[in-house]
Amino acid sequence: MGAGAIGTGTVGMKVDKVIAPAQSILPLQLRAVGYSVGKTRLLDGIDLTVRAGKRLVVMGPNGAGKSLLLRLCHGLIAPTSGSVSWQTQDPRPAAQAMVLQRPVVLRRSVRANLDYPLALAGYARAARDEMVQKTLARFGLIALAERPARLLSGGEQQRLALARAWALRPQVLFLDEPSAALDPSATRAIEDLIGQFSAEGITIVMTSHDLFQARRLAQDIAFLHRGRLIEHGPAAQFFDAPQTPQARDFLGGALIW
Ligand SMILES: Nc1ncnc2c1ncn2[C@@H]1O[C@H](COP(=O)(O)OP(=O)(O)OP(=O)(O)O)[C@@H](O)[C@H]1O
Repeated sequence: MGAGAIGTGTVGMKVDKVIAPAQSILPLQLRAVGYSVGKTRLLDGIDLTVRAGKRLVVMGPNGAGKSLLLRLCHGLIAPTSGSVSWQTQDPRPAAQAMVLQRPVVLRRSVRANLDYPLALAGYARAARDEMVQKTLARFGLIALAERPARLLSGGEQQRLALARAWALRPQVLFLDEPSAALDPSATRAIEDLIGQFSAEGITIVMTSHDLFQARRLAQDIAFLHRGRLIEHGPAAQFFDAPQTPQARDFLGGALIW
């Protein structure tokens, strides 16, 4: 299983889950976050607050650091300077999940792909069976339930990855280019799901290099350039009146990296 494909904060718990009223893990605060590999500074001086209930789209040219930023937020990598903190003591709370650009599915049936992380999270068999069935129905996957997940189309695999993340009841979903390799109808289906998650109160933090998609989905924009966060604010403001020359060039199609 790809570590980033699902929320893994509860991996290893063997107890049956008792569902307590969820305490909000948001806002997520990044303070002066930097990330270096060797002497190369890939992210630098990032101050960002992710507030509950918003759809935040992280934009920027290729190599700007969008995926790294999401990985840092989710806890897949640790900052080499600065801090990433949630509203809980837990540095990597379970109520957040990430779906990677190329979804990682297990070499098992669709049903088993949904069941496995719930088992890891400590849910008992009966509860899991019910949750899996509800999730299959919710995501239009009933007809595919017994099919090996690796045989699904790209769009179906992405839908399964989203279903698997959703089944874990996250408060926050990190989505890295969720429709990068999909055709227009599969992209539409994924965007519809993102809109529904948002309407259910799930905070969305996603990357996209697609300006049209960002216009459709974003409430807030974080714009990265060469590892620095140079704009962050309401989407309408970003698109109508970008503050930096880099964002203006990017929106005009002139800034490639
Ligand atoms: N482990 C690593 N070691 C060295 N360089 C890395 C590492 N991970 C990422 N990078 C570099 O950091 C930069 C930012 O990478 P990242 O994947 O976050 O970019 P991105 O904004 O998501 O780009 P794209 O739009 O092309 O997907 C890139 O130049 C990448 O090559």
